[in-house]
Amino acid sequence: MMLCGGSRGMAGSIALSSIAALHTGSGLVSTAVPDRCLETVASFHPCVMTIPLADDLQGHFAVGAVDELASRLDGLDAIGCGPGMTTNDGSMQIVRRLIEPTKLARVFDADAINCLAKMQWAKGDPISSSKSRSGKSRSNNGEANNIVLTPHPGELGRLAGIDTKNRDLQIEAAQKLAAHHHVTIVVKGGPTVVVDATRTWINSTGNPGMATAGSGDVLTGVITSLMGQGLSPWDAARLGVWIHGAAGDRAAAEYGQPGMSAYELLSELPKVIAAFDS
Ligand SMILES: NC(=O)C1=CN([C@@H]2O[C@H](COP(=O)(O)OP(=O)(O)OC[C@H]3O[C@@H](n4cnc5c(N)ncnc54)[C@H](OP(=O)(O)O)[C@@H]3O)[C@@H](O)[C@H]2O)[C@@H](O)CC1
Ligand SMILES: Nc1ncnc2c1ncn2[C@@H]1O[C@H](COP(=O)(O)OP(=O)(O)O)[C@@H](O)[C@H]1O
Ligand SMILES: [Mg+2]
Repeated sequence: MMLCGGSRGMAGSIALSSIAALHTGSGLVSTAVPDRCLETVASFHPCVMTIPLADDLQGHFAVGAVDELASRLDGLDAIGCGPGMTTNDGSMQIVRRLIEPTKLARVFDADAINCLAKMQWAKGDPISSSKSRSGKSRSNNGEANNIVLTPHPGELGRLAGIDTKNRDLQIEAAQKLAAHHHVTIVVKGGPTVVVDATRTWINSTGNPGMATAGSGDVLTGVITSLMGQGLSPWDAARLGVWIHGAAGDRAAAEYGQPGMSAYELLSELPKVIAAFDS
């Protein structure tokens, strides 16, 4: 599986996603980052493999970085995109490429969602009736696309063009968007709600201590990892959110909600999964 994101100053975000994927069953994690961030991202964990993509002087993806990424998508089981990426032109190209119709399992988070918002994707034609790269129309007759979006309320607001703190309205907007594009949407919060075209599910794990920088980046890695292991978007999103919240509850028990950070979630993830077997 692959993760794609990061930039100079936000290298930690995509490192957190990558390590979370390693700790949730993905044996091989490749992380595509702007070249100037490679050593930083690689140095967080020796088992993460890094792929340098073309960057600009600020350490953001360069225009054209998408070509190298696209050349590595064949045979891939899943890709998670967005943490720490910014919404510059190079990132926009990457998101435009990844949102095209394909069977590849994809997770869009953070700046990938902000890129989708910038290109007004929510209002666009449903993915299922878009043209493929060959120009042929690819209707999937309402079948779910292999896509999970993981917005926090601010990102959902940008994406869906709503400006509200009202939770019911946020979920309603996500349900409409999920039905329009046949995707699964994780509406983050306390509690997190997962929706797809026809279903709504409310998570039972997690705590306010998880409102800490990088916590969502960990979730991106977990859900991408589960999709890479063959789970459907709906199952990967629900199981991923549940495991992530349970790791947060373990971290809160050990460190306290004020003191826990997203970093502690990483070491709790395997313990949550190991508990399934005992
Ligand atoms: N270590 C790293 O490298 C890290 C890097 N990171 C990277 O930083 C980049 C910016 O991402 P970001 O989420 O910090 O900023 P942004 O999208 O402007 O959101 C703020 C806006 O959304 C709202 N809002 C947010 N959460 C909300 C909630 N739970 N519930 C309700 N509202 C909420 C909030 O509204 P407010 O509550 O302030 O009214 C505000 O308007 C991105 O690339 C990310 O990946 C991070 O992943 C951290 C670790
Ligand atoms: N009060 C809360 N209860 C449970 N989980 C929460 C609460 N507040 C935030 N979270 C979780 O913390 C994570 C924050 O994600 P996000 O906003 O993307 O953070 P970041 O971008 O800093 O990684 C989400 O999974 C969200 O559901
Ligand atoms: Mg986030």
